[in-house]
Amino acid sequence: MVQIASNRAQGAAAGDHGFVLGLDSSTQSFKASLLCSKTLEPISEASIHFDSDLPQYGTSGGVLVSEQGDEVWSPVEMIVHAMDELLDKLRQQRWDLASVKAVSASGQQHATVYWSDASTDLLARLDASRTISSQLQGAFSRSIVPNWQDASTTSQCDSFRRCAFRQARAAGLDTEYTEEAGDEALTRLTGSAAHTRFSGEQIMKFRQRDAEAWKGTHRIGLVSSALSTLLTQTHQGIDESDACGTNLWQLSHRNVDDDDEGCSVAAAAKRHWNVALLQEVAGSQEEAKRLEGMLGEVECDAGRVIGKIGKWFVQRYGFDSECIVCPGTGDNPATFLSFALPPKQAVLSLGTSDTVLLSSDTYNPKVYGHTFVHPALRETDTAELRYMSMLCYKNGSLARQAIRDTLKPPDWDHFNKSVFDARSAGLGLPRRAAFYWLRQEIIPPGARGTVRYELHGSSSHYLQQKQAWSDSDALNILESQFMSYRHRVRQYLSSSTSSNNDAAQSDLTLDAVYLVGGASNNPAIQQLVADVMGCKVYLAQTRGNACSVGAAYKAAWALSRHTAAAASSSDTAAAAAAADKDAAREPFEKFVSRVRRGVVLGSGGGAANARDEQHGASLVAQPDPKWTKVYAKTLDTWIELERRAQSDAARV
Ligand SMILES: Nc1ncnc2c1ncn2[C@@H]1O[C@H](COP(=O)(O)OP(=O)(O)O)[C@@H](O)[C@H]1O
Ligand SMILES: O=C(CO)[C@@H](O)[C@H](O)COP(=O)(O)O
Repeated sequence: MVQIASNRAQGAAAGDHGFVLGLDSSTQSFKASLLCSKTLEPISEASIHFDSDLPQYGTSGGVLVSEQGDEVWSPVEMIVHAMDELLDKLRQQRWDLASVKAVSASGQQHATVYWSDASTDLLARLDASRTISSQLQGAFSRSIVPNWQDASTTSQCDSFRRCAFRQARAAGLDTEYTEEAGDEALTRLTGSAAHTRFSGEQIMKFRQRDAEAWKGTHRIGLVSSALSTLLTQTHQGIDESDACGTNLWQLSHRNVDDDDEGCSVAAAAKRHWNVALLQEVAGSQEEAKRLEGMLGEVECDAGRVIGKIGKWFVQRYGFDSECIVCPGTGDNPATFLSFALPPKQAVLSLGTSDTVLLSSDTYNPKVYGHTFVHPALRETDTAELRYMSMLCYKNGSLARQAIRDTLKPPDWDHFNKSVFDARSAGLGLPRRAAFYWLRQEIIPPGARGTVRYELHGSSSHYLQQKQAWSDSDALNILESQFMSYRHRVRQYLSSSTSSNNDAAQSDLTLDAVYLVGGASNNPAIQQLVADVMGCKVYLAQTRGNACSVGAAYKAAWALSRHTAAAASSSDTAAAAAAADKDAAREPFEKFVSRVRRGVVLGSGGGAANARDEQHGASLVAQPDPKWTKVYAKTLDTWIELERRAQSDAARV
């Protein structure tokens, strides 16, 4: 469990400085983290689990799935209802909401929320004697939020590729259209290839399927901006990092791959909605203009104050009317902000999806990954854009869970024992390899099915197996997942390695991986990550709540900037002179490390310093050289096998 301060300590901290609050609506739950604004120490956390706390919506893993399995969504009302339940829980647990000075939110990425024409009024007039969900029934023009696991927009993805390719052709690209060429053009333009879960494709499907509801749509947000809208009771724009998950936000003007290295800062400096793609989605020039209005102004300063908390929150739950709100962001960007990642370190988020997050100074997008603008950019950062690179896998926790459920008893302890027993018995790599794409995978794109192989020396000598392996599936799934992360991370590291010398090229493993998310506390997973990826593994103190903690850090940063700006524009000359003008412009990482350094020095320094390097992360696994060697030696064979497995899986 995360160490949480006692209620008495809460009171003491609040007396001096107050709190910051981070909210997170991810796939399976809605969470809250309360932190001391001065030290960023976690004080309390709470959550509402969609399946078990709100069973009336009938979700499994937080979602509903169509009969064909390709459409995946959750009811928008469930998310709002979860916020009601969570706030009630905070009140019951006596959280000191009156001392919250700033709030920010995080939400599952790509998932779109459709507000009706009536929403503006309904939001403004919320009655504090009633729940928010009971008053917003008419506020949405679409009753569902398409989930990031949705795979039903393949035709819209095709339109996106073709549109990006036409733009590249107009800019001088001289090749014929192929799906790959379309994806490359879209990746250069927006940081990602066409993905079924991306918001632009989902919005296009909505417009094509439901013309009436489209007409009645006033605003379109993402889950993160929808939470900011609820918090301020006023429509809010999408945060730029989260806008990168729409396939509509143009990051680069370089349509043609005329230069092998990362895009220059100047070329990437001007970012905006891509007009041709908006038109593709909206169906006409006129509707494209309306769509741009529906999406609203993108928030390019992640630490800006977008408003004060709404009256409903003040009157019903006792929030301070001066409490500020800063833009919400995606759950992965928020997780990323709960760390300060140096090169060659990564965050591995093991939530519903598995995601690998890396920091980057250059725009060097890859078709199999995603490049997002750094989630804590300030508006003034135009000369030094930074990015977050991400690999996202759909078959993360739910696929591991499906293997666990085939075991007797179906629990994690048994799963973990099976992993180590199978490895001791030699039932993993290099003898056995398997791929578990239970839902259509993102990496490799479109892979679907389960295939198992017995290997005899190399990938060209293998035997495909028909039966499940009750004695080794638990090991095989972990090896297969983490080999993929190692392989793709190596490609990212290799493109950021300027030197071609052998030492640099052979050193393409990470130095450290920080684990967060529901599965991060699992010792078998921790050890296998260390062995396969060949690096030290740390467990973040915020492991279960990294998204809401990252959101709270952002709120604290906005608060610090806001307080400093207010002091420097004070009417009193003395106060204005004493104000720390730099704090009003302080970059996010500087702010976090200044605050955390203060905490560590104040609490004795020394050993605490090492522990606090990554906000209290603790070393939980080191690579075992015996196994790391096996995995390193098998990597090329495994890569070739993964290629075959995609076509074999399609035939099964
Ligand atoms: N001990 C464990 N070992 C492996 N996986 C676990 C363990 N405990 C929980 N999980 C997984 O964590 C997942 C939920 O993680 P969480 O980060 O809360 O998801 P999200 O943020 O996407 O809603 C579940 O699907 C579950 O399979
Ligand atoms: O689609 C993506 C990222 O592109 C997913 O990572 C979602 O953002 C959901 O995250 P979790 O609920 O698994 O944290």
